[in-house]
Amino acid sequence: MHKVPEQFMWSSKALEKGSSEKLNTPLIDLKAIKGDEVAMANAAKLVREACMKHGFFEVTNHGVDYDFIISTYRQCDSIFKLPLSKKLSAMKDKWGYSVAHAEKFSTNLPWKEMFTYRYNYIPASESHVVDYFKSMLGEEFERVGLANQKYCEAMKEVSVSILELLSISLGVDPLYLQKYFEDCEAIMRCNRYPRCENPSITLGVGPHCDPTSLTILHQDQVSGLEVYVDDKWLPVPPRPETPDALIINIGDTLMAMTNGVYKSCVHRVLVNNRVDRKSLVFFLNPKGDKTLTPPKELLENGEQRNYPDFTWAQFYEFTQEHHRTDADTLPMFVSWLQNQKALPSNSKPLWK
Ligand SMILES: C=C1C[C@]23C[C@H]1CC[C@H]2[C@]1(C)CCC[C@@](C)(C(=O)O)[C@H]1[C@@H]3C(=O)O
Ligand SMILES: O=C(O)CCC(=O)C(=O)O
Ligand SMILES: [Fe+2]
Repeated sequence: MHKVPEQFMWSSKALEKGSSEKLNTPLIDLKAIKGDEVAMANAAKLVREACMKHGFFEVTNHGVDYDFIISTYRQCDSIFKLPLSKKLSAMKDKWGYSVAHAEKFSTNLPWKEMFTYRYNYIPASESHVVDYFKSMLGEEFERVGLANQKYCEAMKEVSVSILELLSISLGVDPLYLQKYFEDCEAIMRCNRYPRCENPSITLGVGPHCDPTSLTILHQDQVSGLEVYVDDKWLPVPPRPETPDALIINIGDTLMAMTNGVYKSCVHRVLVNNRVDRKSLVFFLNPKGDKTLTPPKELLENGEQRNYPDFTWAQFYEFTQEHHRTDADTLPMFVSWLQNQKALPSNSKPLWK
């Protein structure tokens, strides 16, 4: 059995055995509820219960063809199949290709390779994704870039329906969240988790909360995603009967925007010794300079504020420059922010 290098080994706490009981994620048929007030209200109730408990639910019949999703995986495969030297050259300023985040971490390395890029919503749906792929990988990757650009546009479309459902479930104007995220700054990531000879000592992704606002995840038919709820790791298994299902989860930023009413939950990814696992993850964020604050409806009964106002730009910088994203990123960010505010504005930051 080939030895997993030391750097990929995780703590026994992170590797705690998972439960056989699966996470209760309501599956919402977006087509069935469109234009049907009663069905929409019922769906909003299911979403509210799930988001108040663990922040995960799933959607199907969302308008993105399953054939197109599969073809996007195939396009991303052509990146992962490149020689390592070519893949390693396709990284700039921490964007593009990474294997195990070896470019920024030296311990607790995740057992994965990934390709990460930005998708900023520009109404004219510019070719910024295609241009990025060609600049990082070469002209011959135009087709891969086109598929990814189309996939991001599709995810932006799906996010509009999901944000309407979330707004209704929160009791705010149905258009509130989609207006807020109209000029979104998304992060798109194609993940490949190679099969591992010794899967019990490493992780595809360590325990963490997504710092982002809303995650729209498609997982292939290989299990591995688990969510930490009531002190147990509960799997979110693939759904063979609805393989187009997208897993939606609330991130730290949206949890703060709901003043903590909706939960951003710790989750992780296990690897296995049989097959690779792949996922396509679209992380929705607001425009970086927008002040994140709860809607007035969530504060009208004198609720105390559980989080300070902040911007996504501030939080993202914190995850990249000051704290490795894990289960405690948001509380660590809040204290860092308060410390920043306490410092006289002309003083040097503590960490430099
Ligand atoms: C803002 C982000 C930081 C990460 C990418 C996006 C949203 C999810 C974050 C991440 C995937 C959570 C697990 C740890 C992480 C380091 C990773 O494994 O990639 C996180 C990303 C990051 O910091 O690059
Ligand atoms: O690949 C998955 O199933 C989840 C990945 C994840 O949680 C992340 O990248 O934040
Ligand atoms: Fe995540």
